[in-house]
Amino acid sequence: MTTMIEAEGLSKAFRIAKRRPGLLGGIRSIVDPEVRTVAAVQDLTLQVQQGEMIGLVGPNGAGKSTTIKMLTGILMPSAGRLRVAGLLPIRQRRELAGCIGVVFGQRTQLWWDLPLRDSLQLLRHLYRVPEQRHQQNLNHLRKMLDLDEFIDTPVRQLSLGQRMRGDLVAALLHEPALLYLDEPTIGLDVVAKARIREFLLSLNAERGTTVLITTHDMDDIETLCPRMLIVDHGRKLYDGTVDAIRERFGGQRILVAVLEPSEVATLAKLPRDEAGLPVLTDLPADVYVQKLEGPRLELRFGGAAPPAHELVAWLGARYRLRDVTFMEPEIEDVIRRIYEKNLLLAEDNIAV
Ligand SMILES: Nc1ncnc2c1ncn2[C@@H]1O[C@H](COP(=O)(O)OP(=O)(O)OP(=O)(O)O)[C@@H](O)[C@H]1O
Repeated sequence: MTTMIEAEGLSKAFRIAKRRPGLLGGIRSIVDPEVRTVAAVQDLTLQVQQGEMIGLVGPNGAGKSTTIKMLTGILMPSAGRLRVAGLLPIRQRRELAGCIGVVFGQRTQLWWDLPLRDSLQLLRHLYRVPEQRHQQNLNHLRKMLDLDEFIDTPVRQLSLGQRMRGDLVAALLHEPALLYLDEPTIGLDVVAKARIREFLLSLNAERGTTVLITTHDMDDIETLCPRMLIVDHGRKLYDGTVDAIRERFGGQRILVAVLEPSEVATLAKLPRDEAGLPVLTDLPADVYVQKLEGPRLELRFGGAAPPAHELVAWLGARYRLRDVTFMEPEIEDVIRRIYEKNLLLAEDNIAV
């Protein structure tokens, strides 16, 4: 298997001149600048194999864009070793440009005043893609992303979702092996988001394109990325599967049982607690009644509760059940808890 990204001890520090307050302070800052160092990325070690889809997640200022800029050869690392598609990003930037595609959700690489078709044609010359290959790629991608209805429209008149589809095609015309996406679904409605995600999944399946996505939208991660990297203050806090992090920090899960209608009367006879919820005696450890609405009973349970199948058996022995489902904690909530409570740092668990 080919390694697409190989970083070891990758770091980037910015030196920022601090401006003193007031006019005199301003003049002094010019003559005698006070410099502060910001460690934007610290000691990042990472390996990404060809064909992986990996999400880069972190709060504002965590170092995601700086990481991507180093991976694309725009920024020179302060320390560490880095290879992307087997190349040294700064030294072999031109060759690297042929292997990577980049899409920034908040910016476009298309020409505002030109119809999308002309922008795509210009990019062919920029990347020096042979005419025939360009046509083949364009035909294929425009079908996948349904560009035909707006390919002759000037870019400035496109909706955000249409422009994003155009930008994706622009980034992929030279068939890069690696695609960086920075907030690819930002500002899009649910339908447009779903369309972009579907496209990326097909692209990855068809071409084996490696995709690295930075996003604040956890649905992007859940839909697209089996692997997730969490960074904060420039440091890697977690590198692993989305499922594993949910399992570890997800907190409580919910069992939703729909009882047979005849059981509603039985439940109605039970004593109630101060929140008005039925008091079920002999509830297993770490299991709580969360809600009762008609025949729908929700039980909340934590890590110390019996396994899910035992819980269902316990409930089934007491009530006639029509249906049982489990609700997983939203990954969005899990990540928020991790940031708020510094859970990963508290565990001192800098994952591999
Ligand atoms: N060119 C620069 N000069 C000085 N400091 C910078 C520069 N670029 C980034 N930084 C600082 O480096 C840190 C990491 O910034 P970066 O843009 O990589 O974060 P991010 O995770 O992409 O944030 P966001 O989610 O807001 O885009 C921040 O403290 C930022 O202020």
